[in-house]
Amino acid sequence: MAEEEHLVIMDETAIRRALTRIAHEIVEKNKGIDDCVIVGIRTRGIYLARRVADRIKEIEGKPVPVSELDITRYRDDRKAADAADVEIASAIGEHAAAPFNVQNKRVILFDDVLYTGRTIRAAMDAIMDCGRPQSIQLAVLVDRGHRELPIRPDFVGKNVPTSKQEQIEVALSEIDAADQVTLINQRGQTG
Ligand SMILES: O=P(O)(O)OC[C@H]1O[C@H](OP(=O)(O)OP(=O)(O)O)[C@H](O)[C@@H]1O
Ligand SMILES: O=c1cc[nH]c(=O)[nH]1
Repeated sequence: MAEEEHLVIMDETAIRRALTRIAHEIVEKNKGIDDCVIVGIRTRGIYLARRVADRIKEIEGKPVPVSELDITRYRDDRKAADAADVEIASAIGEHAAAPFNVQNKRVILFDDVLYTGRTIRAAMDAIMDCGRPQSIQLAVLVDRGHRELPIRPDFVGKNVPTSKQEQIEVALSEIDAADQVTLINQRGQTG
């Protein structure tokens, strides 16, 4: 059986600091948060989006809407016939943005890991099917490279150069044991 090497590259403190920085960068880039909506991509992008929205509320003194997006049916490895069946749901709690509305909004997509870019391509298709946003920006906790599409993030928690054999695993306390980002390598594999 192949042995795996696990290296913790972000702990709870590092994740917290990265999200605080991203919150400030979002406010700065958008000169406030008017017309902004943060859209978290399932699964862990949703929790990151909520956390950043909490930081932004502390910074700006007003809430920014958060919604969540399930792009499963927009993936390019699914049948085209499924594409119309996208699920877009408003988030619960104080960040609720119901109904989901992207028309003329500055949409800030949030995901945990950016790799090939295919998830983000699917998310942009889903957003565009809901209306015409003023802009779409992208925030990710980890950019591990190896893009297969011309997509680049506007806000990055940490750039992690990886080989294709490696994996990035993001754990968040909302659904996992703790906050942690781990680089996983099959021992002996390179490239
Ligand atoms: O840039 P890409 O090549 O599309 O890869 C990045 C995506 O892969 C992971 O999602 P996954 O499909 O594993 O689902 P999960 O978030 O529910 O774990 C991750 O959460 C990103 O959404
Ligand atoms: O390493 C990777 C690649 C895609 N998605 C992840 O969550 N990790």
